[in-house]
Amino acid sequence: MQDKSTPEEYDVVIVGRGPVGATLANLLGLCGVRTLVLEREARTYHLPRAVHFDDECMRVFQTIGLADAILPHVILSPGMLFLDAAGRMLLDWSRPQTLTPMGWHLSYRFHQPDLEDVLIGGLARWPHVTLRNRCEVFALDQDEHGVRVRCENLSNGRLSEVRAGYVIGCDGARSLVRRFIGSGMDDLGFHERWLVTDVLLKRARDDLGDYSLQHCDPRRPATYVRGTGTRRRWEITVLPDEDSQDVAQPAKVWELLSRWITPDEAEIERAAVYTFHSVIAQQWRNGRLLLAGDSAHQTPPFLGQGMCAGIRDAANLAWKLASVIRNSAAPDLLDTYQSERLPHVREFIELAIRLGGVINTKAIEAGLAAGEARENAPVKLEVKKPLLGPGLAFGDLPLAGHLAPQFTLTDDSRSDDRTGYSHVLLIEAAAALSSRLALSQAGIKVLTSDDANGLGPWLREHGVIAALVRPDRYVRGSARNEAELDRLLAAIAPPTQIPSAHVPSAA
Ligand SMILES: O=C(O)CCc1cccc(O)c1
Repeated sequence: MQDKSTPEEYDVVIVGRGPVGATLANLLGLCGVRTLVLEREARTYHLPRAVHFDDECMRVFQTIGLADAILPHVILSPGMLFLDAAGRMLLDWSRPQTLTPMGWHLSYRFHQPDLEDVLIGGLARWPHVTLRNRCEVFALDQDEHGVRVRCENLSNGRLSEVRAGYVIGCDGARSLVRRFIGSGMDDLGFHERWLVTDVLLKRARDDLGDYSLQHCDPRRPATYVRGTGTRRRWEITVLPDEDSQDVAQPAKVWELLSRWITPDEAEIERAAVYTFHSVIAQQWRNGRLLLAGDSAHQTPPFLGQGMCAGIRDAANLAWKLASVIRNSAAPDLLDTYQSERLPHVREFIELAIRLGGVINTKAIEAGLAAGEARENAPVKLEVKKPLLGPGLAFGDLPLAGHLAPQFTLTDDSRSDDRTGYSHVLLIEAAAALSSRLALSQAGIKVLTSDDANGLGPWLREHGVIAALVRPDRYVRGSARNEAELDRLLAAIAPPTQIPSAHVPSAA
């Protein structure tokens, strides 16, 4: 039965309330954007999927005021070791246990349902954000004014519709929104079946260690990841002649795990065969429809970056959407979302594929081929964060497209907590800034080298007197002198303005 009342209106409808959809909804909540999240499931999916996120994601969770609520649910990851079939270490991807320039640790492990519960709980802080579960979107029709979103209530079969300024598909690999956008997928060539099994330990097994392990055994490559609490994960290659269903049967799972653990020591929480894909949607936006997360890109898991990429999408997109919805930017600002994010995520996916190759072959040979290894010594792996693709960053200026650090302020608070999800100009205290009032009217905050420990040395290290940082913490442009500073500030006029946002504490 169709509900005939006038459709409710929202600025943004998000399809899917997984970690990416829920983070985006929190960011839009922070910006004061009227948001509806539609989710087909009744509640948080209880089984783990993503298990790892990085310092940049934690910084986004800080931005939405939820980092403190998330911290009790995570453990720090010391990193990942690559072992050959005889157990010798080939590649060492240890992570520093100190804070990174983001102000957080480089690597966290977590249980996805715990994270989702915090993110979804956080939505209750925003009166203008609504979550509707058991609601399946089946049609999206856009015109010049907005999108007609039609959905079915899966509890009672009732049909309804709402109007949205924009619809964001955070609806996963089989995205309906992507179908309405009409996007094809670029195939990066990696498609492998792996058995993913999570077990719950019945008693402590400290000998398994805290490092993730890549068993680079060409006969059957496998990954071990220590989860939070008693949860441990193994991912094991499925051989070409094996049937996916047979491999996931408990007897076969225990046979495959027998090198490491037995049924006396643990129970299987879940075992399923997944095909790890490497694909990127060709078109992330069609008018008022956009994609974020797995709907836009899928990666093999070896870097632990799948969900991180989606969280970065949300952070890149939310402030742009808010600016367009508030009419302080033209809709073509939204085109910079794909142009900036796609090359970034592509670089991570390509590295994950190369690592997959290492796991599948022999790491030392790959390391030697890359000229990085000495005979009989493990290769040290360090993963550099890619740059933003072309878009808003002034590409010819130092730092443009890089993440800005988070500084500790002289009152011991953190710079992101002071500046919020806003543009901020980081500037030498001695530099002349004639237009402070104009900046503040434009929603751009100012932090000087007198306010923030380490800011002056950071600017000087890069040969600049100022850097303009966007709400997603990427540097938009910098200035080496006062003439360049005037040019930088003039170039962003009229500035991309979002309302100053106050972060309430977690619900
Ligand atoms: O970096 C880590 O500790 C784990 C990253 C990870 C997660 C899941 C699968 C995988 O191959 C790597």
